[in-house]
Amino acid sequence: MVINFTSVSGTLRIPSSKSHTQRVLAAAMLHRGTTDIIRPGNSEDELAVCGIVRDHCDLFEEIANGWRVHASGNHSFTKDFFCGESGLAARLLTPVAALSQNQISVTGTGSLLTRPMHFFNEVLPQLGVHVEGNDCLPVRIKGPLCPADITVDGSISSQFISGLMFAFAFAAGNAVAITIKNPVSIPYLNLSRQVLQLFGKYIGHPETGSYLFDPRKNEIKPQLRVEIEADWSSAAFWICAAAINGSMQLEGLSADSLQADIAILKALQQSGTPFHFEQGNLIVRSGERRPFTIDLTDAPDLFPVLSVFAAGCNGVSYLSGVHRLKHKESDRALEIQKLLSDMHIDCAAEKDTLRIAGGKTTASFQFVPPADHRMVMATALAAMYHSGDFRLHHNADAVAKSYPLFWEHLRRHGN
Ligand SMILES: O=C(O)C1=C[C@@H](OP(=O)(O)O)[C@@H](O)[C@H](O)C1
Ligand SMILES: C=C(OP(=O)(O)O)C(=O)O
Repeated sequence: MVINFTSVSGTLRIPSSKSHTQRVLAAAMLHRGTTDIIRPGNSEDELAVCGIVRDHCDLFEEIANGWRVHASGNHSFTKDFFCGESGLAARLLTPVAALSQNQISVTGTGSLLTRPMHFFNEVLPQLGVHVEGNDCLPVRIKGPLCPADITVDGSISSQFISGLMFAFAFAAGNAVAITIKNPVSIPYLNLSRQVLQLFGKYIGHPETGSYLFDPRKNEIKPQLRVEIEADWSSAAFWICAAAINGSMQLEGLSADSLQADIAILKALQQSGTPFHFEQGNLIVRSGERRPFTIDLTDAPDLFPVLSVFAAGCNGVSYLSGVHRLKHKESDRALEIQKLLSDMHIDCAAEKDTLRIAGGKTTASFQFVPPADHRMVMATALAAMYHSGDFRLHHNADAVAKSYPLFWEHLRRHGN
């Protein structure tokens, strides 16, 4: 594929959030009642969860602008399930599937087969679940999971905790608490809590790293209509592209979203990039390109595109939280450094911080990203600095994991 653009412009409706769609689908499957899901996303990760929900709800219908899920609230997973390459699908739905007493096998494909899953081996047996597997997928479980007060390590991924939260919220029984040591990606936990609350679940949150579940305080919500938010993670590409050169009007983004990647606005502010919200749209245009310092421990998906933006800023930027990148679809810390070094940018990981001395990007470079959607999009962003045609030899299709229309949107808005 040939990529050739130096600026971006126009008005673009940002695709729906996969983190939001996947959570709402899971809750709709577990909930007793009917849920209309409006504007769900259609990335591979969302379709993976959708396939599992179709297999386990009572009735799944396509409706105008979305999906309708009818479910009886019996939580009985009866079938083995396949998560595609979605980390969230595996880590959210395995504890949920363990609510049933059936033996269920969980598997996936590609990079998901090497991502850590030892949380299940360590934690689920404490809740009465028999687990077979070697710390990675495939894993076989046999419940029923019985919620109990538990303290867990949250340092590898928040997704396991979201899975426990969903399982605890939909189980019957006494009041119980999850206490998390070293939580990371905390906004994703807040998003899980927000979705569960929408479905009537009581979840107290007295302090960071602690969630209380009390089924007696749950509300019954037989009929729900949930509009899926636009995705701040997909928007991040357009925000960085406009900050580098051009201007974009991005539709659908909520200024008070709980999504982690809204944190990109902090980098924009520091970099002297003008942006504002106007009638529900985010308007961004290129500005001073000052270097910035940001902690991405809680918003790791911003690393690839923000690193490429930092490469074009005039000075040294510091992005911390590098340890969060090791277990994604690729080792993103390594891949970002390879990309920037191919661009002749001085970049080094110092302890947990990526130090990027931006400003002098070379006009010609080559880089072959791994089959990792966020690294492919970051490479497309880097192509803005490349003079003439940049050839992407492999892995263009990887964007479908989160953003199937990415190349079509780039053809439309890249100049
Ligand atoms: O819960 C979610 O929707 C996600 C949580 C994050 O993972 P970690 O908690 O592993 O950082 C993020 O990187 C991933 O893309 C989506
Ligand atoms: C890491 C990601 O997703 P997941 O963990 O759900 O596979 C991502 O979208 O960048």
